[in-house]
Amino acid sequence: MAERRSAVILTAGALALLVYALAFASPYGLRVLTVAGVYALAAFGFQIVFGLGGALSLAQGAFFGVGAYVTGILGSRHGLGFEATFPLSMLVPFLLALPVGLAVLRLESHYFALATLGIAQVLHLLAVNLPELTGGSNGLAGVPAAVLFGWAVPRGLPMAGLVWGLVALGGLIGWRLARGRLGRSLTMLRDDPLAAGTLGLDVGRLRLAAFGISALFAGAAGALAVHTQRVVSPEVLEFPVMVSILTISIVGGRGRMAGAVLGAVLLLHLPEWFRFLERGYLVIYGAALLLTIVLAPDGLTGLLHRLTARLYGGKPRALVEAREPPPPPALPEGLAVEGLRKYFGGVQAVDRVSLDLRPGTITGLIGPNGSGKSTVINLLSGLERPDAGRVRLGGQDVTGARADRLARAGLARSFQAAALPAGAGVLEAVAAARLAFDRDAATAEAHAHWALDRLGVGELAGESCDGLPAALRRRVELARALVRRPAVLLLDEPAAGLTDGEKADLAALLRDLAGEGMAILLVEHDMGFLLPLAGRVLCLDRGQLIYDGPAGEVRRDQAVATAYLGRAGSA
Ligand SMILES: Nc1ncnc2c1ncn2[C@@H]1O[C@H](COP(=O)(O)OP(=O)(O)OP(=O)(O)O)[C@@H](O)[C@H]1O
Repeated sequence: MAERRSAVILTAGALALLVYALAFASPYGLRVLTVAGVYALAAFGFQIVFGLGGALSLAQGAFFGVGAYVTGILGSRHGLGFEATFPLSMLVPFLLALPVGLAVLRLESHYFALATLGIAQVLHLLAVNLPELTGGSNGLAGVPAAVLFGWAVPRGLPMAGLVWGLVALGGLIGWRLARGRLGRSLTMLRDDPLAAGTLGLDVGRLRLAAFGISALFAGAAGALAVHTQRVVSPEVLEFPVMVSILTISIVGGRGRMAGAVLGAVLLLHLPEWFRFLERGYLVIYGAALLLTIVLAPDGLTGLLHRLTARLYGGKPRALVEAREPPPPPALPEGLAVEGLRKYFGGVQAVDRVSLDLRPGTITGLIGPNGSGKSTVINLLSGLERPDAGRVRLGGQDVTGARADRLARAGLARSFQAAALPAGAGVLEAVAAARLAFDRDAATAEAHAHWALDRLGVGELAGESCDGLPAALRRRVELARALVRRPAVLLLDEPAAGLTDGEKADLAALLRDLAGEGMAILLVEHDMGFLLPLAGRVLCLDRGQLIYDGPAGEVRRDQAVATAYLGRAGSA
């Protein structure tokens, strides 16, 4: 339904462009349209790295410039044809993106943006200062037309046709990437990088893939820009190119390929439409952009999407049948840690903690606020690296392993505040947890239905995560953990905010899961919930284990009473 709607809107848009190009556009108008296509192509890549992946790469303009120079140099100096220069214009920025990405992608967002901006500056300096290669500040003139099957594509309608044909192809590829595993994983990463790792996604590899793909698109756009202008100069490496791509993405709608096209067409045509205002046009142009950003924060295509969804109703429940995911990996030895330590500056958050979680058991972890419970879960799930100690999962040493590796090996966790991506649908959020395991989105969704049904919230599949009451959010988060069929499950205060009835349901579910062989660790403050459920309880105080024994005896322990239970009142 939503797809048919988008297809109708896209076809109408494409037809309007075609009619305009064939019947109304002047030679100058065709040129503007061609440049708009070039920018749309560059923006496709940016939609993937920034729109979906959330990495503000300011290198997109630089990759565009590199693609332009590759075509310019090889075309004008070495007489190579389009069939060689076009793929090379994509390949060179891609090959540049890989080492650069490895070096800068681990930086925090604003440092990453600055580092990528630096790349553009360095390349600009090189373009100006290597005149033998690049023609220096004057650039290179006399770049030949693109030659396709022996035909030199002239400017005007043929060049516009070539560019827009490639825009259609690029848009289709980008759209498929965005809707597939890569796009969904990147969105997950953008919305919640911490949770993405714990769901088994290799954050570094994903970011690098997105950065590389963005460079491919930018290089293709750069090559076409040069065939349109027939010259290449350091201007292609200057900041305005990057600002245009960024504006196109934001105005058109982050992460949407249609947004890149709409944004590019508008951005290139707005100055033309307001040109009659002479000098005042810049003010109007700026105001129009500002207004769009304020009134449609998710871009014009986002706005269009919301409006049509409201007119024609929301998402229907997907027609995918629920399907049970493959069983958990057999980890007969469960999870065992020895002498775990973690310091934060001078604070000893976890001090020589040893524990083991056997298959089929529920273990409680209690202790006063700040005693180190969450840090233990973070260490076990790979979000923190221990300063000392050993962690073994299923008999394998996994000390210091990253969260995504542990997740793929059979470990799942929940967070104190249920971490669900804002704006995502429930089914989508749960299916995201299978992205690292299933080959396609439909299988992931079938498994997500199974997990939601198992938690008794199958009817939520078509809902949005936003606005769900706390208890339902917790269930959806639990479905997200369960859908991976973990062998070890770490839950951080899963009963917080639940009613007595909901707690009883949760307890029954956890008993079932343990009965099926899962090893469960429960961090809880609610003793009425925890003690009847857990076989064994561990109590932390200032990072040290002060109790490790049967749940039934913890209330009688003097050290626990002094440190925690004595103060815990009704607990
Ligand atoms: N990232 C961090 N940087 C610095 N100190 C930290 C960090 N994380 C935890 N700590 C400190 O480590 C100690 C243990 O914190 P932790 O959150 O593990 O306790 P907790 O038992 O889970 O508490 P609560 O019951 O309130 O969730 C606290 O003193 C806390 O301030």
